[in-house]
Amino acid sequence: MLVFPNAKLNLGLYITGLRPDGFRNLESVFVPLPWSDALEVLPATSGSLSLTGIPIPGEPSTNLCWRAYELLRADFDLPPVQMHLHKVVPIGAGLGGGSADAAFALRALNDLFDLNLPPETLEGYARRLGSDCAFFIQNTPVFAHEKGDAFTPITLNLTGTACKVIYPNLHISTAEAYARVVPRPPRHDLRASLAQPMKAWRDTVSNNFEDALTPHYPVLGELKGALYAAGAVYASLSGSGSAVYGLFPGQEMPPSLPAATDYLVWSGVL
Ligand SMILES: C[C@](O)(CO)[C@H](O)COP(=O)(O)OP(=O)(O)OC[C@H]1O[C@@H](n2ccc(N)nc2=O)[C@H](O)[C@@H]1O
Ligand SMILES: Nc1ncnc2c1ncn2[C@@H]1O[C@H](COP(=O)(O)OP(=O)(O)OP(=O)(O)O)[C@@H](O)[C@H]1O
Repeated sequence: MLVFPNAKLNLGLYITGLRPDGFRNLESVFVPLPWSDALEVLPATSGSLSLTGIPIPGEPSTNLCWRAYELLRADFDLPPVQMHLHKVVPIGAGLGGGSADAAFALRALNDLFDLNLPPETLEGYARRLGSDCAFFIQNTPVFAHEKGDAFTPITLNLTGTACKVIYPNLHISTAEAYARVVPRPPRHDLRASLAQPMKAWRDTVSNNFEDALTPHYPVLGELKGALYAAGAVYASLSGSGSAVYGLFPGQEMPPSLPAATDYLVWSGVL
């Protein structure tokens, strides 16, 4: 079975409080971004995970795809599997790439071995692998809250919107990024702000990580400025960075932008 774990973008991200478990409560809107890895899962006589594409730090046994398999194998009688992951989505980018791999592995195993687990049960397994993972089980735009793993449906449709995402070859660890932000209540109600025309978002929709990280990584501010200068109606850091995106509604494709050769760029429509 071949699946294509896609990335996500965060539209607004407010870190609202510290939780008793040491994690933070947040409010954000997650939307799928069609920048994808490729993951193959096959029944086999012995278990293995092979990797190509962007190198992933850590042993294959710690890879989130493999951890997803081990999580299900602890509860179900699964045969060995052969997995192959071709990594395309940059790591430490705030695009949820590793989380998507984990969630798509759960979904693929559920389908391949007829486990018939409903989405709510798969979300429960996904939450155990990371805060971002559960989103990718249903993979539709949602308002996310609590640890970023509790969802409320949202009527936001960005389908067909031209978008450019730039990863400035800078790995920002999620834990490091969280440590730099002081939680506080959001200045604006996120869902009410996103219900306004997109041209208003620049003043009302923000990502708390952006303010905390830009002084340490000025390239983030430079990229956002370049996207606005190129005509973006809204531009922001995604998640905990370092990827920065711009939205260009009404255009067939985003404009081309000069970028350093070691940057990774995705251009397309949502
Ligand atoms: C920044 C976001 O991408 C926004 O969507 C996510 O919150 C990150 O989710 P993730 O990469 O799945 O993060 P996890 O693997 O669950 O946690 C990594 C680390 O980030 C911090 N963390 C994460 C999520 C959260 N709600 N509060 C936190 O404080 C914790 O220090 C944790 O040890
Ligand atoms: N399949 C995978 N893809 C990416 N990273 C993985 C994977 N499996 C395990 N990891 C580990 O997770 C770490 C990346 O997590 P990190 O949260 O920084 O980035 P991310 O997956 O790109 O998502 P985000 O930055 O949006 O949270 C890597 O350092 C790596 O050790």
